[in-house]
This record gives sequence, structure tokens and C-alpha cells, in this order.
Amino acid sequence: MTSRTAVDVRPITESEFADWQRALNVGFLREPGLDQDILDARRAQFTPGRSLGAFDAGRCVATFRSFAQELTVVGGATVPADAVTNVTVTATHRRRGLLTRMMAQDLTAAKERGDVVATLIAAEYPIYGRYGFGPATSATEWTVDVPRAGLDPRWAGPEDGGRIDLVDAEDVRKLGPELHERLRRGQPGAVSRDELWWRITTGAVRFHPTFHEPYYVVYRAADGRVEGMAAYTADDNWGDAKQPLNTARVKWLTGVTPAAERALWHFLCSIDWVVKVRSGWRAPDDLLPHFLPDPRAAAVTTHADWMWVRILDVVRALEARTYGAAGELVLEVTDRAGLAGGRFRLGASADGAGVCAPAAGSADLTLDVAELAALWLGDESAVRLAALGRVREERAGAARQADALLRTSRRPWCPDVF
Ligand SMILES: CC(=O)SCCNC(=O)CCNC(=O)[C@H](O)C(C)(C)COP(=O)(O)OP(=O)(O)OC[C@H]1O[C@@H](n2cnc3c(N)ncnc32)[C@H](O)[C@@H]1OP(=O)(O)O
Repeated sequence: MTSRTAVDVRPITESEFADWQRALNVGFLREPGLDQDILDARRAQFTPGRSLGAFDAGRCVATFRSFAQELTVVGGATVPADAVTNVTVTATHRRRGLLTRMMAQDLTAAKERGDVVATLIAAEYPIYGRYGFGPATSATEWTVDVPRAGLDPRWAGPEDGGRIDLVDAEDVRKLGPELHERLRRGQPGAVSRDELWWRITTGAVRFHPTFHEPYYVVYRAADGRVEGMAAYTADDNWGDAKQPLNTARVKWLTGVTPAAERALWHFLCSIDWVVKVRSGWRAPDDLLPHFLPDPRAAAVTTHADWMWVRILDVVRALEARTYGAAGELVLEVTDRAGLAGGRFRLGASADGAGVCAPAAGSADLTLDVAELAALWLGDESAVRLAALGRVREERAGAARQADALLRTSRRPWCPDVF
């Protein structure tokens, strides 16, 4: 048996890709082997230096991958992000510090590259806080009880002069990217998608052993502009009394105007046979319940943390976003990894712009870099974190002032799983 310290953590070479994929499947409790065509398709995501593996006696026992991403912040600017994914440690090698070693390598490289933050969607809540990540967005799924929603059962299309059409995967690949660009430019927490994302999501490349083609619908406003799009599936469920009891599941729904969102949700709730609509992961303040005459017909099925953020550069992160009030705040940011900590003065002006610089003198608030990440996109409250003892007020009233500056009227949302 190899000694524990002999496990080598390093970027994989292309020839190790198949072994690395096998370890990834094992870590995610999926069937270990992959068809050659899926393996070949997945090679498109291989970027030299950014897929890490741990090797013990020549066998890959841990995986980690990062890729370049743009993240939209409050006010609509974007920052370069190091998106972390495919994190696994094989059960035989767990709790020996392999994730810690891979994370340290990746975050150090991201900092050197000039990324402002790292991002990820956490499989389990307790994993990533220790590395300076904080939950920066959350997501909610609703299940709509259609017969109780109070919608007009004779609904035959949008009332606003727009229209809804079924389209094919090829149309989604043509129309989707521009629509998503419009959405993400105005949605703090949204991230960029590359062309491969559209090809995977529409089944143009086989990335997974099974792909079930969904239905795709497009909403065009009265002027013909595409303003919304959704993908959904439906099950096959009949009740004992020969009643259709089908559930429609939304895979994703993009609307760039409230009218588009309204039309798409009403469409989904109007499909004959469908008695339940599962919304998929939405922003926690999504308008969906209030498009229904009886909002209680939309019951929250799940509500949880979603995208986690690790701030790598406090000055650039705080200067990238805008602020809801004018004011000045000195933050003492602790970072046990030594990547981003320090004392910083944030000055926000009445036009919303922020200026941030390292500061001397006394701090108003002391907080860990993970708590700053939770506050950064406006979703968390400093007053709440202070009540939990996770933010310390060095000056009375500083947490309330931080909320006035940082919190936003709509909540951040990341529509993607990555
Ligand atoms: C972005 C994504 O890809 S999310 C997907 C994450 N992957 C998974 O959930 C797949 C299944 N799980 C795994 O593969 C592994 O358990 C991992 C990757 C989560 C952790 O890998 P490990 O190598 O065991 O972690 P490592 O030994 O570095 O642990 C460091 C610390 O985190 C703690 N920790 C690690 N994983 C967990 C967890 N799931 N829950 C609670 N604590 C954890 C360890 O106990 C350790 O704490 P300590 O420093 O106080 O002793």
C-alpha cells in the first residue's frame, strides 16, 4: 500500500482524461464507464492546467476542474470568475486533505490569473465555507397546483398581443444565446454560457448516457421580438377514474420581461392534462406565484443556497458593483488562506458608484471573506449575520449601514447549474 503522503495532486494530461472521467463518475456515484462518444464529447471541456487530479499508484482518485466564467454583479457589470466544478474524492481516499490540496492549487492559480472571484454550486452545504466561499445566491422551486391556481381554463394564448410557439432544438441554439445574454446582463448572480452549454442542453452533443428531449417554447412580444423561452418535460400519469394527472417539469425558463414570464407560466399552466407544474430552480423572489390569481397554489417545494462565491480580490469585487445609498464603511476582512484579507475602506456615492482601497485606522465591521461573499450580491443581511455572531460590529449601527449600501430591491439569481 502506498503511504498517504505519496498521493500526487497535479493538473492531468490529456492522456489521463479517461481515467479522470472514470474517477469523476465514481465520486458522483454514477456508472464508472462511459461510451467512447461521450468521452470524446467531454474532451471539449479539457483545458490544460485547469483539470486537477490526485493519483495514487497511478490511479486517479480525485478530480477537480475550473473554467473561465463571467459573473454579473449588482448594477450590471461583470467580473472574471474561476468557476469550480467536477469536485470528487474517491471514497477510498476521503478525509485525507485531497480536496483541500486541489482547492489551494486552483484558488492560488485563479488569484494569479486575476480572477475577482471563484464560484461553484455546492453539492452539500458544509463543504466549502472553510475555503472562504459563502452562499451568495439562493434558489426556490415551486410546485403549482394548476386546478387551484384560479387561472381562466379557457386561456388560449397571451392577452398582450404576443404569441407562444413550439420550436425545435436547433431554434433554441439559434435564439437562446442572445436571449440569455439579455437576461444575464441585467441579472446579478447570472453567469456566462458558452456555445457548448447550448449544445449539451439541447442534446446536440451526448454528454450523459441518457438525454430526454424536452418541449421548447418561445414567447414573442407583439413586435415579434423573442423575449422568452422555456424547456419542459411531462410525465405520463393517469388517475384511477381515467383522469389525466400529468406533471410538467420546467428544465429552464428565461424571460427578459415580466410579460414574457407571465405568458410562459400561463402557457405551462394551460396545457391540457397537466395538473401540476414544477417550476425548476428559480430566483427566491420570482414573480411566478403572483402570476396566479391564488398565489398559494404555488407551494414552495425546495428552498436552498445555490451559487457560492469566494472573493479573491476585495477591492475589485467591491468596485465592480453599485450601491443603494451613499456612505462610507471600513471592513476588516479575515481570510485564513491569505488570499484576500485586509482592511478596506468602501466609499459609495449618491450615483451608486463605489470606491474601495486598503485602509488604516479602525474598522466598522469585522467579517470573514466568506461572509463578505454572502453579502456581496445583496442577498444576505449584515444585521442578520451580526445577530448570528458571524459579523462583528466595531461601531454601533455599522451592520445596518452595510445593509443600506449593499442590499438590493430584487434578489440575485444564478439560473445555471455548473
Ligand atoms: C462544485 C462541486 O463539484 S460540488 C461536488 C462535491 N463533491 C461531492 O459531493 C462528491 C462526494 N464527496 C466527495 O467526493 C468528497 O467527500 C469531497 C470532495 C466533498 C471532500 O473531499 P475530501 O478530500 O474528503 O476533503 P478533505 O479531506 O480535504 O476535507 C477537508 C475538511 O472538510 C471537511 N469535509 C469535507 N467534505 C465534507 C462534507 N461533505 N461534509 C462535511 N465536512 C466535509 C473534512 O472533514 C475536513 O475537515 P477538517 O479540516 O476539519 O478535518
